[in-house]
Amino acid sequence: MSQKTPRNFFKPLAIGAPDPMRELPIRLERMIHFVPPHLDKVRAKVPQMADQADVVLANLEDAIPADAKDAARDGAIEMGKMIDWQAKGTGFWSRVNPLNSPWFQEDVSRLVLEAGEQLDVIMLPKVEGPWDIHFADQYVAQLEAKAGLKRPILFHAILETAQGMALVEEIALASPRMQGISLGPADLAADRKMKTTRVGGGHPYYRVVDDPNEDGSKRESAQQDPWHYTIARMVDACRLAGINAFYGPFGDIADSEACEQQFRNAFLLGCSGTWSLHPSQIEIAKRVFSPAPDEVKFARRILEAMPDGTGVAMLDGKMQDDATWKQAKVISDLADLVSEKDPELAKAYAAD
Ligand SMILES: CC(=O)SCCNC(=O)CCNC(=O)[C@H](O)C(C)(C)COP(=O)(O)OP(=O)(O)OC[C@H]1O[C@@H](n2cnc3c(N)ncnc32)[C@H](O)[C@@H]1OP(=O)(O)O
Ligand SMILES: CC(=O)C(=O)O
Ligand SMILES: [Mg+2]
Repeated sequence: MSQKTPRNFFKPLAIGAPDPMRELPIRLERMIHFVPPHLDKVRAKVPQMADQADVVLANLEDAIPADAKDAARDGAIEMGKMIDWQAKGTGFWSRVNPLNSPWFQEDVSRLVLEAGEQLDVIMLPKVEGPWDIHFADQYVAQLEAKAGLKRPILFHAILETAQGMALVEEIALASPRMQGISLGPADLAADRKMKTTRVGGGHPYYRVVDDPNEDGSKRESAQQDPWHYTIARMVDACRLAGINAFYGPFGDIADSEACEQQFRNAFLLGCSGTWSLHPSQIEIAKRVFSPAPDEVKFARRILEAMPDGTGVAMLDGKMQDDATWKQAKVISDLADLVSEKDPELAKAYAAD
């Protein structure tokens, strides 16, 4: 047997560590806003970021120079204490350095021991397989026990190696700490030897071409989405495990239109949220990952047409049944969650 028995799966991994969660907390996580915590100027904006974003993340990994790793770690701990995250209802996460780096151990131990009460989620980069989650799981349980934490810290893995991709289901199922998985399109592209220098999004050379025209006129062609397979597979793995899938970074900060389209594709395929690297991407994510008022109103008409969720009904010429009731419930539940945080959208969802 290579897996734990069902009863053991939910036992704490260290004496004195909190019980693992059986159900994930239901939280609005439309965007995970990345903050470089070593920069005093940006760190000073954290309270403002916490007003705007659903999740604020202190990034310790890539994009933080090697000589600023200690300062970033100090800054992350300071961020944890800057506001009462739980009272505010904003998630506080940190992306630590990879398990094979010289920084992982200190990143995790200091975060858990010094900011463990504030920290909701540790984001683990470059996860290769369930063994990475198991190692971090045991280590964090030891630290939680030492810190006397009452609430377990959750894990979020980044899918950014071919091996991680091949084992994505096992990663998603590795521990009750797993909260979700994000696509890491930059590292994944490099590991797969994809020929791109972009961080996410489409590529003008990745396309299909129409058949030749008899008159020799120019053939139509259309760009394709190089991330479709990866995102769809990640969503399936996450939903199999009852956790959440997220798009990752969109690196062309200036191209808000392409960013919005990439986010929307991920939203439609089942992702709960995305990353925002720059303040301008917070608004884009908010717009995309909150359901549109028209969709919410139609979804609620479906729910009203079939109060017990069974049977068949016609709405505007479209057949509705138990399955579309479930689709409608996904949208309506998300709208309820958004409404708790966003009075303007709540009004738009309630308007006739
Ligand atoms: C592949 C991956 O791993 S992706 C994850 C790793 N990468 C990151 O985390 C990058 C995070 N983002 C950033 O570091 C920055 O946004 C950059 C480097 C991309 C661009 O920064 P800048 O060139 O300073 O952007 P810009 O000049 O438009 O910034 C406008 C303002 O927003 C601030 N700002 C920029 N990014 C952020 C941020 N992530 N959070 C809060 N404030 C920010 C700037 O400090 C600036 O403030 P100011 O007007 O008071 O001077
Ligand atoms: C998200 C990330 O780390 C990457 O794209 O490599
Ligand atoms: Mg990466």
